[in-house]
Amino acid sequence: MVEMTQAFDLLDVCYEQIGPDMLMSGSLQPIPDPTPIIPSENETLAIDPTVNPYEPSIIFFYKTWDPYGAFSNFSAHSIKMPEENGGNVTWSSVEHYYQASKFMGVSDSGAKDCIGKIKSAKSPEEAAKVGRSMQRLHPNLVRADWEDVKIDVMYSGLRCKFSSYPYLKSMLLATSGSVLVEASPHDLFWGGGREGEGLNYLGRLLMRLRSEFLGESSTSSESTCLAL
Ligand SMILES: Nc1c(N[C@@H]2O[C@H](COP(=O)(O)O)[C@@H](O)[C@H]2O)[nH]c(=O)[nH]c1=O
Repeated sequence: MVEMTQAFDLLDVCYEQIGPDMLMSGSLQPIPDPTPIIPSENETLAIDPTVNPYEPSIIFFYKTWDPYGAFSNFSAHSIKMPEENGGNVTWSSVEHYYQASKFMGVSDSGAKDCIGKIKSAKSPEEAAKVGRSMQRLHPNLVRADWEDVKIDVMYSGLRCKFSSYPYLKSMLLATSGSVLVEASPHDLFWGGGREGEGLNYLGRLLMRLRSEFLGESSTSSESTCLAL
């Protein structure tokens, strides 16, 4: 006859009569290996088809005080950009530069006033407010090709910003493998929108810049950016 203690390899076996039943207790041997078993990607899908092991991580940024807030155009990183006349101008933030660019190359003193007001704006928020209201109130002062060039303008400002501050470049490179999304709930062009319905052009440009930095040799020139 096989006893229960032989079916289970128990240590420290105890027996206790509980009413008509016999309670048998002890420790199972060997002690199980506590190392977790991580299922492979195929096994994961078989266990739970709703889990996508290939899904990339997403890094959201928006306000400057967020963990990745330095990626925002409103971060207080000045940039020095060349001008058409051969000189150069220091802008207090990418936002200052971007908003002022709306009025560049327009031969109207009103456009030059707009640029001056944006340049002296005390904060990126103020620069955005002035730039947006002037664009709305005086569309004739906005350069005619603005919609065609605004992505390139933004990109040149971003390239300058991330080339000028080594720690920003490192921070951007450290996000490799993640999708970057400007979590603006309102801006469906530069931002990702509330439900991911936005085009996320700012995130896309940062990812493009990240790829370019990764593929770049250390000797590459920063043609549209000047040392601060
Ligand atoms: N980060 C951030 C914003 N997002 C920025 O607004 C800019 C778009 O301006 P416009 O083309 O004139 O509508 C662009 O730089 C985008 O990244 N907007 C905000 O009101 N607050 C903010 O904190």
